[in-house]
Amino acid sequence: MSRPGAPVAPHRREGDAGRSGLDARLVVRRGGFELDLHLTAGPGEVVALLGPNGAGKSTALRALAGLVPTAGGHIRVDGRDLRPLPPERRGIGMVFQDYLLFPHLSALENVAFGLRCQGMRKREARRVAAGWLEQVGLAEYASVRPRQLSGGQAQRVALARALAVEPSLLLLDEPLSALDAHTRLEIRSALRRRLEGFEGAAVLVTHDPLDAMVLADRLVVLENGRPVQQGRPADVARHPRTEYVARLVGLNLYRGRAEGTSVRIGGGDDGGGMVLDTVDHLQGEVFLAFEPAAVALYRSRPEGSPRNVWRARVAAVERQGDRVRVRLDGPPLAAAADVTPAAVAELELAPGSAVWASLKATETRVYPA
Ligand SMILES: Nc1ncnc2c1ncn2[C@@H]1O[C@H](COP(=O)(O)OP(=O)(O)OP(=O)(O)O)[C@@H](O)[C@H]1O
Repeated sequence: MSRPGAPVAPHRREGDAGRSGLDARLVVRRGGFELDLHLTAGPGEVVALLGPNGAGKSTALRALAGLVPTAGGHIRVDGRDLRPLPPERRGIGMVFQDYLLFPHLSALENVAFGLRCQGMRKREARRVAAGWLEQVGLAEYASVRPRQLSGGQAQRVALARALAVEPSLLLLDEPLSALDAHTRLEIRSALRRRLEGFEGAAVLVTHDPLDAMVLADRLVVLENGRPVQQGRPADVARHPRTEYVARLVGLNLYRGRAEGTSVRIGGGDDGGGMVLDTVDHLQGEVFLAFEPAAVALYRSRPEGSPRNVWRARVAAVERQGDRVRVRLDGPPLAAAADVTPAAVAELELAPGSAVWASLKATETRVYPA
């Protein structure tokens, strides 16, 4: 588990001379809530802040933008201290839900606005803005007012507006949340391409693990105002360190104690819980994870090859695409199992049914806690 304040080496891409990216420690107090987050993003790096409701994601973004006062820490972008500066002088590009396009300005004028604020002459600002609208595929919408744009188009104009000022830091708050599923898919890819060409640091807040996985170079998971895990999306997904992250990536996750290839999970002083066979040799405190699809369900105790077997009660049966997710209650083990609709019918699975569950040792992943 990463400590609050633990620095992370910024990841760099070529062509970032003169840029050092974002280095911030954000301390914010709001009523009984406290955010304490060391956040870095190298030039060209996209960092996604992920976390449950109320974890402090928006607070972190707003503190960077200067919209929420910080109680301590620092905010440096390319070596420049932003903390004393008001939002409009921080040189940050923002795509926020409540930071909407100006309704009385055309798409082109919206994009040109920030450039004009930077002192660019009107004709030049319009020329540059037209170039950005073209980049987001909206050249022909230059004279259109925001209310005549679809949600996805408005989102792209907001992105063009944020990028046009060539900010050192780009902040995106749930940039895709207002879009329907189809548009979301399209804009997600478009946004990814745009972000790939962006040389500044970018911080993205999202609820959606898919957005985070597709768009970010690095994930920072926040819970209760503290970072609980960070790393490359694939590493976080493979090795979740909290239940929230495990649920997010759809894995069963337990803490336990390993002795060689046996891991005791659950249970307290009464010696309850269960011992699972694994293949990784480890000693001491560990995490043990497995995919819901690795759990097989039976009406009666399965015979044959060595595997972990336990008795479980079905708590819920949920359809998920072409699979069915079955939630199993403990003791000894609460777990999610993915089965086919045919298996649900054959096993007559319904809340309250008793089943046998099995898991091969080779399907488990064990790593130090
Ligand atoms: N305007 C405010 N005044 C006081 N407290 C606030 C305010 N806005 C948020 N908070 C508190 O700050 C904490 C963090 O909220 P924040 O909105 O940053 O979380 P979040 O991770 O963005 O959540 P969500 O995913 O629901 O948007 C919450 O406990 C919330 O109650």
